[in-house]
Amino acid sequence: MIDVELESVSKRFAKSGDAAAVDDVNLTIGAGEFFTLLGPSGCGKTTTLRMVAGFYFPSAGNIRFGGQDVTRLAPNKRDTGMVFQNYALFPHMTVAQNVAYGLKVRKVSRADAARRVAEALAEVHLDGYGPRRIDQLSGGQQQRVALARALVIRPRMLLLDEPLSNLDAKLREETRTEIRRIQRESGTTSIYVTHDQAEAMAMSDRIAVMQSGRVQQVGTPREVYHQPANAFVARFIGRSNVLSLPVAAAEATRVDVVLPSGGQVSAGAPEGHGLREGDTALVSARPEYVTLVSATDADALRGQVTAVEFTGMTTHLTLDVATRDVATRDVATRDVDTGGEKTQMTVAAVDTPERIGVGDRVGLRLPSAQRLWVVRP
Ligand SMILES: Nc1ncnc2c1ncn2[C@@H]1O[C@H](COP(=O)(O)OP(=O)(O)OP(=O)(O)O)[C@@H](O)[C@H]1O
Repeated sequence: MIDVELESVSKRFAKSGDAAAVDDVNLTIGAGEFFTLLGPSGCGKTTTLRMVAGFYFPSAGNIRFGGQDVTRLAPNKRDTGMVFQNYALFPHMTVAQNVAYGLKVRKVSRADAARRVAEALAEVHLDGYGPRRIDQLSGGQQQRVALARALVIRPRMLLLDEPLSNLDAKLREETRTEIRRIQRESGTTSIYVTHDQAEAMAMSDRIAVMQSGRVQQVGTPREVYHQPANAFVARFIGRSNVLSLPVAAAEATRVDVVLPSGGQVSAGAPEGHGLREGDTALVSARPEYVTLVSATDADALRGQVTAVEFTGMTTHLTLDVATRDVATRDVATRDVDTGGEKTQMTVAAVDTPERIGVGDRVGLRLPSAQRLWVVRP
């Protein structure tokens, strides 16, 4: 069931000239879904969320909740709970008073309010914290109070704007797990704004990746990771190797590309890709799906290691790789830096041989069509 609908929504600010902060955004969000707006700073995600909340009205387009038009409805008539980056708690009130605030405004009876506040605090694992002052809590606890305050009014929708940005790395991971648990338990439709792709991947049912006010792709974490729509999404979500290679043959959902060695590999492709033999395709391969092979392997790309980073779990190799090399010399003696075109690639491997170091020449085997994907420019 569709809960939230944005139809051709745009927002232009008077001061910012011609550029739209949000440009023709179409989204549908299901009931109970945890939906994330993800993108770099300035891409328009906060503006989009604020239009859903009612703090800004769109310059064009419509917003519907459960089929009902709310495009120009005041924020307090929309029944949404908000959680912000800076908590926005009242520092002079206790935890319980903060959580109870929305109930007081709604004229819920004192006894009912006390019960619901206790329930909400239990839900965010802060039982017994009611009498404490806000400044006696850690950042993570304060953010959980903010979440309890948003949830206690039983909103039809939860809107969260970078709620974890002020927390340190470890607390951020713990709190994101907590937020998702609480959201699952309450079943509240949620829209979450972040610029952190790992957070988006870990938490979301679906993600809308935004750039320059436009939605670049909407999909599950697995879809945006393994089937990025374009080079921006491929590079913004995790690391990716985006290579430019000639097309040997093209079918509806598969494109065969030619390696500099003359060998071919098949890449998965979205329907309607429009590529034909002789075109140049952009293919994306995640670093952990590229494998190291012998430098003399005829079906491999040839690269030279420029950096080695051991991260504990994996070793990241950065390499200069020949991606266009028309030389006809023997593969084994062909040198990466003797002409042709070079592309920087990264490989992440769990068990890279320790002897591999900067300057070494290696072969790189691209993944099969399951994990090699054609992207739009
Ligand atoms: N009130 C405003 N007046 C004028 N321009 C604005 C206003 N709010 C946002 N903008 C502009 O709109 C664009 C989108 O901003 P927005 O805050 O939505 O981006 P964002 O993706 O949330 O970025 P961040 O992660 O930095 O908050 C930016 O270019 C920004 O400068």
